[in-house]
Amino acid sequence: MFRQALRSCVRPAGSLVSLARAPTGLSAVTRQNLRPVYRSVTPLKSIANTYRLYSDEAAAVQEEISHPAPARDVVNFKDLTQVGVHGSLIDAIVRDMGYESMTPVQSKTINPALKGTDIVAQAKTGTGKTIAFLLPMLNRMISEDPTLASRGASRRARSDDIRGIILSPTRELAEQIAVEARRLTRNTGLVVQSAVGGTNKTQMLRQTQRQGCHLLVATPGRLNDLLQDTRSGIDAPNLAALVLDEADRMLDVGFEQELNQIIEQLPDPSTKVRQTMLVSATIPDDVIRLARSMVRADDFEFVQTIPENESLTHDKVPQNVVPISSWANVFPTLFELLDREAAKTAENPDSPPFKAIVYFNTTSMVELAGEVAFSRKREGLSNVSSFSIQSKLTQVQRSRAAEMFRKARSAILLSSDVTARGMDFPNVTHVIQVDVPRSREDYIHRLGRTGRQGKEGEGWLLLPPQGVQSARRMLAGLPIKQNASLESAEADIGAGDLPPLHQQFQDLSRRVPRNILGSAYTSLFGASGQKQELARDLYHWATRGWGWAQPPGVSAKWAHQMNIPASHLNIQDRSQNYSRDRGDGGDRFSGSDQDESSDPFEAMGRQARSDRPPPSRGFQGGRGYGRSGGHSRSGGYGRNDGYRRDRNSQSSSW
Ligand SMILES: Nc1ncnc2c1ncn2[C@@H]1O[C@H](COP(=O)(O)OP(=O)(O)OP(=O)(O)O)[C@@H](O)[C@H]1O
Repeated sequence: MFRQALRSCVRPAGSLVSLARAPTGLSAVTRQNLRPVYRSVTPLKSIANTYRLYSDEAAAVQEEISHPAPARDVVNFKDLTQVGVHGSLIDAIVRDMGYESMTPVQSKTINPALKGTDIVAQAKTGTGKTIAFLLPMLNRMISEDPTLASRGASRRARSDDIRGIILSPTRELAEQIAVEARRLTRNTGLVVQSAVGGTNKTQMLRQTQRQGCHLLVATPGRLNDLLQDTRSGIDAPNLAALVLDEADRMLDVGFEQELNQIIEQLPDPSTKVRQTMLVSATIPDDVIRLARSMVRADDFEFVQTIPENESLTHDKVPQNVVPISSWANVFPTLFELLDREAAKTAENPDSPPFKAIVYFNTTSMVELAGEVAFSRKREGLSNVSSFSIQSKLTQVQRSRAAEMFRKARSAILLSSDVTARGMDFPNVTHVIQVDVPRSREDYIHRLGRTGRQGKEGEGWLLLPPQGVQSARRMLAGLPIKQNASLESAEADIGAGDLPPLHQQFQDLSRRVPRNILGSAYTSLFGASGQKQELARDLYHWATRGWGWAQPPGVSAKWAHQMNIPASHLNIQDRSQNYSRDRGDGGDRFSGSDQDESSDPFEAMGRQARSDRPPPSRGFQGGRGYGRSGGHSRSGGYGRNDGYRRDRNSQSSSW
């Protein structure tokens, strides 16, 4: 078993690496709160126990004798009383939320986590990871200070005695986790607060100072800011547990540095033992680097719920790819798909109402799509309401849109990647991704907004020509099938009248402010590796698709910086200030891990499911997509550059 590999590890708990700050000594308050939360003592914990048992060692052993751990993992929430979980937490789940049995990731995580073990957990999207980390974390907080279980504790809560911290990469997810945590703690005295960027810091601080805080759910930037601000009154000297949800996303540029700074400001783990849990549906290699620095090498468990050779996506969710011959066809294809699928569900009384999320790579594209979708509904061209979420909106607008989409029976959400991780919008039937996602992980998480809790759903990837090759490479091995059912995808609008949906887009785009179209146009160049072909195709889109005489003006300096040849651009002396839009994704660190045979994290690396095909595998011949447009487009069509079939034999070539 993997944990056995850890026995040989001699690195003491909490002494890990650069992130930990120098020991400061054990305060009286800290000592008082050091009560072990586990019920069984295994030989594995040899080193960790020296930190963990402290003066309560004898009591812990006594406790173990009087509460022998059950031979098998607990799988029903109500049975958690047997392993010492506080009744009020169990009541909240069983009575208030109505959940009886645990999902696999819950039972595999909750059982070891209740013993205090650090956790790195991988499970597919929508399988209940939130409760998997919340429940043991809250129980640990109560076990360390049983007074928190009584409602009166909320009156004594302070902002400088936070016992649990959850970090989330996005604001929406942090708010969602805080809501879930409040549902779980409603019968206790635990006070939950959230701290996210884009909201009024002073107001948040006032509320937290007034109401106190035991569990803080935060985005890394805002938490770092609060901890560094000596006047914030936010502190966590008795921190019992730290969770990183969507752990792999924390490695994005900016987050990692903030994370390091946050860890430096938390109590030294050698003086106040804390439990750390890292959770995600995707564990790319660089998460092992994060785990190495965050979890106790001698006391952690890697919870893997995805069998080897199984795709990280849900089998019940068919995945379709639609190669599109030009950007000029993208919106008409999207309209065709949305209209067709909405009509299908409306005709079938047995199918759930149509509820779709459409992902774009840049905020400007979401903005454009939002304008167009709004006009479509207003003009009576679609009867489905739409909402937009992207980072140019205020946090209040974003939260309101998320809430309205959450509550809607049938609706379309146009979104950037800010909702791709962790968001639990109920009953999403379709996830549509426009253009190549930034990474395979992003594709998987976006797709994971549908097919949650075993429900059905479907995924669609609309690929403009410049993206086909890189998507084939990025998504190889996933069970994606080419779908040729959308006529607009291959429409030739070189000359003559436009097909109806193309004409509709042109009419609607005339109502869109020119700067929005301009920003969308320039934003597409950000990630593309085929800028010359893209410029040519976007020229066609702007002139034929929008009906403009020329594409939006750009400065020569911008074209030079972006490395785009001037042909097919509308170079103007003075920049019209269409700034480059990077969207919400950002780049990723690609740091590699050391290769040590005695490294306990190496085994985690082997067990983490990346579902990528072996690197040695070459292209084995993809299907060509015949040229249909009268305009030029990128190369790549008809080349033998696609994986023939996936590693798991589930998909046909595309
Ligand atoms: N034991 C359970 N039984 C039934 N439903 C559950 C159970 N646990 C959680 N759920 C519900 O399942 C849904 C998905 O849970 P959750 O959002 O925690 O998934 P997740 O694995 O974190 O997803 P993601 O990978 O997208 O972050 C939520 O609506 C949650 O309330």
